[in-house]
Amino acid sequence: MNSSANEVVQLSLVQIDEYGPWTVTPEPRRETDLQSLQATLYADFADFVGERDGYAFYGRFDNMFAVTNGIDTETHTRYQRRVRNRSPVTVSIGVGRASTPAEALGLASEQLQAVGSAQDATRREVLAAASNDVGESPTERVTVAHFDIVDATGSLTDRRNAVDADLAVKRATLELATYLREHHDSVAHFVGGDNVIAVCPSLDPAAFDATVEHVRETTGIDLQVGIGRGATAHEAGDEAKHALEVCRETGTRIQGVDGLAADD
Ligand SMILES: Nc1nc2c(ncn2[C@@H]2O[C@H](COP(=O)(O)OP(=O)(O)OP(=O)(O)O)[C@@H](O)[C@H]2O)c(=O)[nH]1
Repeated sequence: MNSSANEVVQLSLVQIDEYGPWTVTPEPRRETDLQSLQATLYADFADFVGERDGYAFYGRFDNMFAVTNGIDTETHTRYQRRVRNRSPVTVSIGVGRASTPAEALGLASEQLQAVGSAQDATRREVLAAASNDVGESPTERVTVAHFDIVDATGSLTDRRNAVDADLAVKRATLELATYLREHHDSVAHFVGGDNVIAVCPSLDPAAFDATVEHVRETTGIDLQVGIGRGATAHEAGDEAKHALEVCRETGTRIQGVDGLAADD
Protein backbone atom coordinates (compact mmCIF):
# COMPACT_ATOMS: atom_id res chain seq x y z
CA MET A 1 0.00 0.00 0.00
CA ASN A 2 1.28 3.48 -0.74
CA SER A 3 -1.36 5.74 0.77
CA SER A 4 -0.32 9.20 1.80
CA ALA A 5 -0.85 10.24 5.43
CA ASN A 6 -1.85 13.66 4.14
CA GLU A 7 -4.78 12.40 2.11
CA VAL A 8 -8.14 12.06 3.78
CA VAL A 9 -11.22 10.04 2.96
CA GLN A 10 -14.49 10.56 4.84
CA LEU A 11 -17.06 7.83 5.48
CA SER A 12 -20.42 8.17 7.20
CA LEU A 13 -22.26 5.31 8.88
CA VAL A 14 -26.04 5.66 9.09
CA GLN A 15 -27.81 3.45 11.63
CA ILE A 16 -31.57 3.20 12.11
CA ASP A 17 -32.38 4.00 15.76
CA GLU A 18 -33.88 1.14 17.77
CA TYR A 19 -34.85 -0.69 14.60
CA GLY A 20 -34.80 -4.24 16.03
CA PRO A 21 -37.49 -3.54 18.63
CA TRP A 22 -39.48 -1.49 16.08
CA THR A 23 -39.67 -4.46 13.69
CA VAL A 24 -41.55 -6.50 16.31
CA THR A 25 -43.67 -3.76 17.97
CA PRO A 26 -46.50 -4.19 18.78
CA GLU A 27 -46.04 -7.53 17.02
CA PRO A 28 -43.75 -8.75 14.21
CA ARG A 29 -44.36 -6.55 11.15
CA ARG A 30 -44.96 -8.02 7.70
CA GLU A 31 -41.59 -8.84 6.12
CA THR A 32 -42.41 -7.20 2.80
CA ASP A 33 -43.31 -3.97 4.60
CA LEU A 34 -39.86 -3.98 6.21
CA GLN A 35 -38.21 -4.73 2.85
CA SER A 36 -40.09 -1.86 1.25
CA LEU A 37 -39.15 0.57 4.03
CA GLN A 38 -35.47 -0.45 3.82
CA ALA A 39 -35.40 -0.11 0.02
CA THR A 40 -37.06 3.31 0.22
CA LEU A 41 -34.64 4.50 2.90
CA TYR A 42 -31.69 3.36 0.80
CA ALA A 43 -33.05 4.98 -2.38
CA ASP A 44 -33.47 8.27 -0.54
CA PHE A 45 -29.99 7.98 1.02
CA ALA A 46 -28.39 7.25 -2.37
CA ASP A 47 -30.20 10.28 -3.87
CA PHE A 48 -29.23 12.61 -1.04
CA VAL A 49 -25.57 11.55 -1.05
CA GLY A 50 -25.38 11.30 -4.84
CA GLU A 51 -26.67 14.86 -5.31
CA ARG A 52 -23.67 15.93 -3.23
CA ASP A 53 -21.18 13.82 -5.20
CA GLY A 54 -20.80 11.06 -2.62
CA TYR A 55 -21.30 7.30 -3.08
CA ALA A 56 -23.82 5.41 -0.94
CA PHE A 57 -23.86 1.68 -0.15
CA TYR A 58 -26.78 -0.23 1.33
CA GLY A 59 -24.61 -2.18 3.80
CA ARG A 60 -27.04 -4.34 5.80
CA PHE A 61 -29.88 -1.82 5.23
CA ASP A 62 -30.29 -1.12 8.96
CA ASN A 63 -26.66 0.06 8.71
CA MET A 64 -25.89 1.95 5.49
CA PHE A 65 -22.71 3.85 4.72
CA ALA A 66 -21.40 6.43 2.29
CA VAL A 67 -18.24 8.13 1.11
CA THR A 68 -18.98 11.73 2.03
CA ASN A 69 -15.91 13.84 1.25
CA GLY A 70 -17.06 17.45 0.93
CA ILE A 71 -20.33 16.86 2.84
CA ASP A 72 -20.35 18.84 6.10
CA THR A 73 -22.01 18.34 9.49
CA GLU A 74 -24.95 20.63 8.75
CA THR A 75 -25.79 18.59 5.66
CA HIS A 76 -25.70 15.35 7.66
CA THR A 77 -28.16 16.96 10.10
CA ARG A 78 -30.42 17.90 7.19
CA TYR A 79 -30.42 14.26 6.08
CA GLN A 80 -31.46 13.14 9.58
CA ARG A 81 -34.33 15.67 9.51
CA ARG A 82 -35.41 14.41 6.10
CA VAL A 83 -35.58 10.78 7.31
CA ARG A 84 -37.60 11.84 10.38
CA ASN A 85 -40.06 13.80 8.21
CA ARG A 86 -40.46 11.15 5.53
CA SER A 87 -40.38 7.82 7.34
CA PRO A 88 -41.50 6.11 10.56
CA VAL A 89 -37.91 5.74 11.81
CA THR A 90 -35.01 8.02 12.74
CA VAL A 91 -31.28 7.57 12.12
CA SER A 92 -28.05 8.23 13.97
CA ILE A 93 -24.85 8.95 12.06
CA GLY A 94 -21.17 8.45 12.79
CA VAL A 95 -18.65 10.24 10.58
CA GLY A 96 -14.99 9.22 10.32
CA ARG A 97 -12.08 10.92 8.57
CA ALA A 98 -8.82 9.01 8.09
CA SER A 99 -6.15 8.18 5.54
CA THR A 100 -7.77 4.85 4.61
CA PRO A 101 -11.44 3.95 4.05
CA ALA A 102 -11.55 1.02 6.51
CA GLU A 103 -10.00 3.23 9.19
CA ALA A 104 -12.55 5.97 8.47
CA LEU A 105 -15.49 3.55 8.66
CA GLY A 106 -14.01 2.10 11.86
CA LEU A 107 -13.94 5.57 13.41
CA ALA A 108 -17.53 6.20 12.31
CA SER A 109 -18.55 2.86 13.90
CA GLU A 110 -16.80 3.78 17.17
CA GLN A 111 -18.65 7.11 17.31
CA LEU A 112 -22.01 5.32 17.29
CA GLN A 113 -20.91 2.53 19.61
CA ALA A 114 -19.73 5.14 22.14
CA VAL A 115 -23.17 6.77 22.46
CA GLY A 116 -25.22 3.64 23.05
CA SER A 117 -26.50 0.51 21.40
CA ALA A 118 -28.32 0.41 18.07
CA GLN A 119 -31.18 -1.11 20.12
CA ASP A 120 -31.07 1.57 22.82
CA ALA A 121 -34.42 3.34 23.33
CA THR A 122 -32.66 6.51 24.51
CA ARG A 123 -30.29 6.90 21.56
CA ARG A 124 -31.95 9.02 18.91
CA GLU A 125 -30.61 11.08 16.00
CA VAL A 126 -27.07 11.25 17.31
CA LEU A 127 -24.52 12.81 14.98
CA ALA A 128 -20.90 12.26 16.05
CA ALA A 129 -17.74 12.83 14.04
CA ALA A 130 -14.07 12.02 14.58
CA SER A 131 -10.85 12.32 12.66
CA ASN A 132 -7.58 10.43 12.86
CA ASP A 133 -4.33 12.31 12.55
CA VAL A 134 -4.20 13.15 8.85
CA GLY A 135 -1.71 16.03 9.11
CA GLU A 136 -2.26 19.72 8.40
CA SER A 137 -4.63 20.73 5.58
CA PRO A 138 -5.06 17.20 4.20
CA THR A 139 -6.14 16.73 0.60
CA GLU A 140 -9.65 15.30 0.11
CA ARG A 141 -8.84 12.19 -1.91
CA VAL A 142 -10.93 9.18 -2.90
CA THR A 143 -9.81 6.19 -4.96
CA VAL A 144 -12.61 4.12 -6.46
CA ALA A 145 -11.98 0.71 -8.01
CA HIS A 146 -15.02 -0.48 -9.97
CA PHE A 147 -14.79 -4.29 -10.38
CA ASP A 148 -16.85 -6.35 -12.78
CA ILE A 149 -16.95 -10.07 -13.63
CA VAL A 150 -15.70 -10.73 -17.15
CA ASP A 151 -18.61 -11.91 -19.31
CA ALA A 152 -21.00 -12.55 -16.43
CA THR A 153 -23.86 -12.67 -18.92
CA GLY A 154 -22.30 -15.43 -21.06
CA SER A 155 -20.85 -17.48 -18.21
CA LEU A 156 -23.51 -17.07 -15.51
CA THR A 157 -26.76 -15.22 -16.35
CA ASP A 158 -27.49 -16.94 -19.70
CA ARG A 159 -26.14 -20.32 -18.68
CA ARG A 160 -26.54 -21.24 -15.00
CA ASN A 161 -29.44 -21.78 -12.62
CA ALA A 162 -30.07 -18.35 -11.04
CA VAL A 163 -29.41 -19.85 -7.59
CA ASP A 164 -25.90 -20.84 -8.63
CA ALA A 165 -25.24 -17.63 -10.57
CA ASP A 166 -26.14 -15.70 -7.44
CA LEU A 167 -23.88 -17.82 -5.24
CA ALA A 168 -20.96 -17.46 -7.67
CA VAL A 169 -21.24 -13.65 -7.63
CA LYS A 170 -21.56 -13.62 -3.83
CA ARG A 171 -18.50 -15.89 -3.46
CA ALA A 172 -16.41 -13.62 -5.69
CA THR A 173 -17.66 -10.53 -3.84
CA LEU A 174 -16.78 -12.00 -0.44
CA GLU A 175 -13.26 -13.04 -1.51
CA LEU A 176 -12.65 -9.65 -3.11
CA ALA A 177 -13.96 -7.58 -0.20
CA THR A 178 -12.14 -9.68 2.41
CA TYR A 179 -8.83 -9.51 0.53
CA LEU A 180 -9.06 -5.75 0.05
CA ARG A 181 -10.02 -5.19 3.68
CA GLU A 182 -7.19 -7.38 5.03
CA HIS A 183 -4.42 -6.31 2.66
CA HIS A 184 -5.30 -2.73 1.72
CA ASP A 185 -7.59 -1.28 4.40
CA SER A 186 -10.27 -0.83 1.73
CA VAL A 187 -14.06 -1.09 1.85
CA ALA A 188 -15.74 -2.99 -0.99
CA HIS A 189 -19.45 -3.49 -1.56
CA PHE A 190 -21.69 -5.24 -4.09
CA VAL A 191 -23.66 -2.71 -6.14
CA GLY A 192 -25.74 -4.87 -8.47
CA GLY A 193 -25.47 -7.36 -11.35
CA ASP A 194 -21.85 -8.49 -11.28
CA ASN A 195 -20.38 -5.20 -10.03
CA VAL A 196 -18.45 -4.45 -6.85
CA ILE A 197 -17.19 -1.00 -5.96
CA ALA A 198 -14.16 -0.69 -3.69
CA VAL A 199 -13.09 2.51 -1.97
CA CYS A 200 -9.34 2.28 -1.53
CA PRO A 201 -6.31 4.26 -0.46
CA SER A 202 -3.79 5.11 -3.21
CA LEU A 203 -2.60 1.71 -4.40
CA ASP A 204 -0.07 0.80 -7.04
CA PRO A 205 -0.96 -1.34 -10.09
CA ALA A 206 0.65 -4.46 -8.60
CA ALA A 207 -1.86 -4.36 -5.72
CA PHE A 208 -4.82 -4.58 -8.12
CA ASP A 209 -3.06 -7.28 -10.12
CA ALA A 210 -2.61 -9.38 -6.99
CA THR A 211 -6.22 -8.76 -5.96
CA VAL A 212 -7.67 -9.94 -9.28
CA GLU A 213 -5.29 -12.91 -9.23
CA HIS A 214 -6.38 -13.85 -5.69
CA VAL A 215 -10.07 -13.90 -6.65
CA ARG A 216 -9.28 -15.97 -9.77
CA GLU A 217 -7.27 -18.51 -7.73
CA THR A 218 -9.81 -18.87 -4.93
CA THR A 219 -13.07 -18.78 -6.93
CA GLY A 220 -12.17 -19.35 -10.59
CA ILE A 221 -13.88 -16.04 -11.44
CA ASP A 222 -12.18 -13.49 -13.71
CA LEU A 223 -12.51 -9.84 -12.79
CA GLN A 224 -11.74 -6.63 -14.62
CA VAL A 225 -11.35 -3.32 -12.81
CA GLY A 226 -11.41 0.36 -13.69
CA ILE A 227 -9.74 2.73 -11.24
CA GLY A 228 -10.29 6.44 -10.74
CA ARG A 229 -9.27 9.12 -8.26
CA GLY A 230 -10.72 12.45 -7.26
CA ALA A 231 -11.74 14.85 -4.51
CA THR A 232 -15.14 13.16 -4.28
CA ALA A 233 -16.44 9.62 -4.75
CA HIS A 234 -18.39 10.71 -7.84
CA GLU A 235 -15.29 12.23 -9.45
CA ALA A 236 -13.25 9.09 -8.72
CA GLY A 237 -16.11 6.72 -9.58
CA ASP A 238 -16.87 8.36 -12.90
CA GLU A 239 -13.23 8.03 -13.93
CA ALA A 240 -13.34 4.39 -12.79
CA LYS A 241 -16.44 3.69 -14.92
CA HIS A 242 -14.74 5.12 -18.02
CA ALA A 243 -11.62 3.06 -17.28
CA LEU A 244 -13.82 -0.06 -16.96
CA GLU A 245 -15.29 0.68 -20.39
CA VAL A 246 -11.72 0.58 -21.76
CA CYS A 247 -11.29 -2.88 -20.15
CA ARG A 248 -14.48 -4.03 -21.88
CA GLU A 249 -13.38 -2.63 -25.25
CA THR A 250 -9.75 -3.76 -25.22
CA GLY A 251 -9.74 -6.87 -23.01
CA THR A 252 -7.32 -5.38 -20.46
CA ARG A 253 -8.04 -6.49 -16.91
CA ILE A 254 -6.81 -3.40 -15.01
CA GLN A 255 -7.24 0.11 -16.32
CA GLY A 256 -6.54 3.54 -14.92
CA VAL A 257 -3.62 2.70 -12.68
CA ASP A 258 -0.93 4.04 -15.02
CA GLY A 259 -2.37 7.52 -14.73
CA LEU A 260 -2.77 7.01 -11.00
CA ALA A 261 0.83 5.94 -10.56
CA ALA A 262 2.02 9.00 -12.48
CA ASP A 263 -0.04 11.27 -10.20
CA ASP A 264 1.45 9.87 -7.00
N1 LIG B 1 -24.57 -0.92 -10.31
C1 LIG B 1 -24.05 -1.14 -11.51
N2 LIG B 1 -24.41 -2.26 -12.16
C2 LIG B 1 -23.87 -2.45 -13.39
C3 LIG B 1 -22.98 -1.54 -13.99
N3 LIG B 1 -22.62 -2.02 -15.19
C4 LIG B 1 -23.27 -3.20 -15.33
N4 LIG B 1 -24.02 -3.47 -14.24
C5 LIG B 1 -24.80 -4.70 -13.95
O1 LIG B 1 -24.03 -5.80 -14.39
C6 LIG B 1 -24.81 -6.64 -15.24
C7 LIG B 1 -23.93 -7.26 -16.27
O2 LIG B 1 -23.46 -6.27 -17.17
P1 LIG B 1 -22.01 -6.27 -17.77
O3 LIG B 1 -21.01 -6.31 -16.67
O4 LIG B 1 -21.89 -5.15 -18.73
O5 LIG B 1 -22.04 -7.65 -18.58
P2 LIG B 1 -20.97 -8.79 -18.78
O6 LIG B 1 -21.68 -9.93 -19.39
O7 LIG B 1 -20.18 -9.07 -17.52
O8 LIG B 1 -20.01 -8.18 -19.88
P3 LIG B 1 -18.55 -7.52 -19.72
O9 LIG B 1 -18.62 -6.58 -18.53
O10 LIG B 1 -18.34 -6.78 -20.99
O11 LIG B 1 -17.59 -8.63 -19.49
C8 LIG B 1 -25.91 -5.72 -15.75
O12 LIG B 1 -27.07 -6.46 -16.01
C9 LIG B 1 -26.13 -4.78 -14.62
O13 LIG B 1 -27.00 -5.37 -13.67
C10 LIG B 1 -22.62 -0.36 -13.25
O14 LIG B 1 -21.83 0.50 -13.67
N5 LIG B 1 -23.18 -0.22 -12.01
